[in-house]
Amino acid sequence: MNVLEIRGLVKSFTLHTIDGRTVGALHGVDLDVAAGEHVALAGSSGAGKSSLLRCVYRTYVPTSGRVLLRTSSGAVVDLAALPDAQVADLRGRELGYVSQFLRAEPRRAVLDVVARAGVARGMDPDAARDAAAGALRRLGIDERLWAMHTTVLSGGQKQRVNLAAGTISPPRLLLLDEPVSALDPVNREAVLSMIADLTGAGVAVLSVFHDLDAIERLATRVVVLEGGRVAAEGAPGAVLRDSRLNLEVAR
Ligand SMILES: Nc1ncnc2c1ncn2[C@@H]1O[C@H](COP(=O)(O)OP(=O)(O)OP(=O)(O)O)[C@@H](O)[C@H]1O
Repeated sequence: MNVLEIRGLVKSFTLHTIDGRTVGALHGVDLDVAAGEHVALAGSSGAGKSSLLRCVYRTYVPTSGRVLLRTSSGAVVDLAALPDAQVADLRGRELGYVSQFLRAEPRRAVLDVVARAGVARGMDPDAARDAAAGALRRLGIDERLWAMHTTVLSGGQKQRVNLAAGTISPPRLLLLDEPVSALDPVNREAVLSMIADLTGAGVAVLSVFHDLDAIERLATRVVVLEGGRVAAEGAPGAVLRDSRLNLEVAR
């Protein structure tokens, strides 16, 4: 059963500061992600990978097309057309989005940031704190940092706090935009194995990694975007080794 079905997704931007011209990022993308499937987006810089993730999370409002999410209750909602308040509610309950940047209130403690994500997913506050502690421990965030404000963290620590918050309880659909870009090998390994476990537990994952090794290890399918269109898709090994596609995913 598909958790996500994208049909005819178009996203263009009007550049008001540059004579109002329009830039197209996505030109009619169709894409499905099933429960327990990890679909990695590949393609050269500017191909539309991040824009696609942002349209699904609704950071960007799609220009046209449908972004259908089958929620845990079985209902199907079109994220492209949903009012903002309902999108905010779904983000708390069903969607996890982890980018390389931590978006958190600067004066909030690390443990609190992660626990609040759990409460937004419907956990009671005590359970959320326990789950937050477990997630931070698993991702190698030293307990001495838990009471500190997120602003004092290094880039790699922020990235792991972000992951802990995005995955405190398994979301139905996890969106990952370069989640390991700032990590050293040991922490990268911890994050990759956590993502693999989530897929194993039935989470649908749609990701962007600029790291071929991570894609080969984690993805069940690769979708290659070129110029805002799907250029190829298939099993990671076959797609990534196809030199004709001139992939520039490893930069
Ligand atoms: N907020 C925006 N305003 C204007 N144009 C944008 C915006 N976001 C993306 N674009 C344009 O959309 C196109 C696709 O960009 P996008 O960031 O989705 O590509 P990408 O495949 O993720 O690239 P990269 O691998 O370099 O991150 C580019 O031409 C980009 O300039």
